[in-house]
Amino acid sequence: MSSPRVAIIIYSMYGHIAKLAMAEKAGIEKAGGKADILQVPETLAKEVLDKMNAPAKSDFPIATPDDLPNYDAYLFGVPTRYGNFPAQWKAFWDATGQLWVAGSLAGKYAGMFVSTASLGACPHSPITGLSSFLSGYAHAFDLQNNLEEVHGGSPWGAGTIAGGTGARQPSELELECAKRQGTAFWNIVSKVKFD
Ligand SMILES: Cc1cc2nc3c(=O)[nH]c(=O)nc-3n(C[C@H](O)[C@H](O)[C@H](O)COP(=O)(O)O)c2cc1C
Repeated sequence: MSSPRVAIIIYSMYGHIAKLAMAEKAGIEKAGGKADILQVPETLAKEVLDKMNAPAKSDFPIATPDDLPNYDAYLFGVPTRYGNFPAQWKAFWDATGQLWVAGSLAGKYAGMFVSTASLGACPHSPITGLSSFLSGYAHAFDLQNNLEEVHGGSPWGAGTIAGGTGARQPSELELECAKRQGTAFWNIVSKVKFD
């Protein structure tokens, strides 16, 4: 089995995430793996960055959407902005439409590390980031976008709508979504080596 190709993809304005990224890479190497560190493009003008007292950027290569399919797994380093992703990070994801529509990143592995000013934002930040990592559409885009009939389910996974009395039963469409989720789930977990 070949070694997984890992990318550590970051945005860092003041360098905290960049430092964590190097520690993440060192940890991967200590465990026998390899990883590339890439950074998403800056979107703020230099004069804005100067006013924000941002130091010069680290010289990690700039990530493009085309880089993503070349890796099997990603660690995303994201500093908090108002409890959420920075716009730089969102701009990067919003440029990945071709990958999204083709489901090119489905089945990849992802982890996240964060930097926040305050203690409370630490767990909140990965949670708000989760929606960008969903790949449910890759397997059931046609079903979930069916507007001809009412149905449950979303990119987070299959779902059914039971109705207020519970009288409604899962529809054929909802059962097919669940079946496809089961197949996709098995295709991933069956590759994992369990002790
Ligand atoms: C516009 C802006 C909004 C921010 N919002 C939050 C926030 O809601 N919660 C928080 O804990 N830190 C917040 N921060 C602090 C950043 O998370 C902090 O600067 C960042 O983690 C440092 O990481 P870096 O050095 O890699 O850029 C904010 C910073 C900026 C510039």
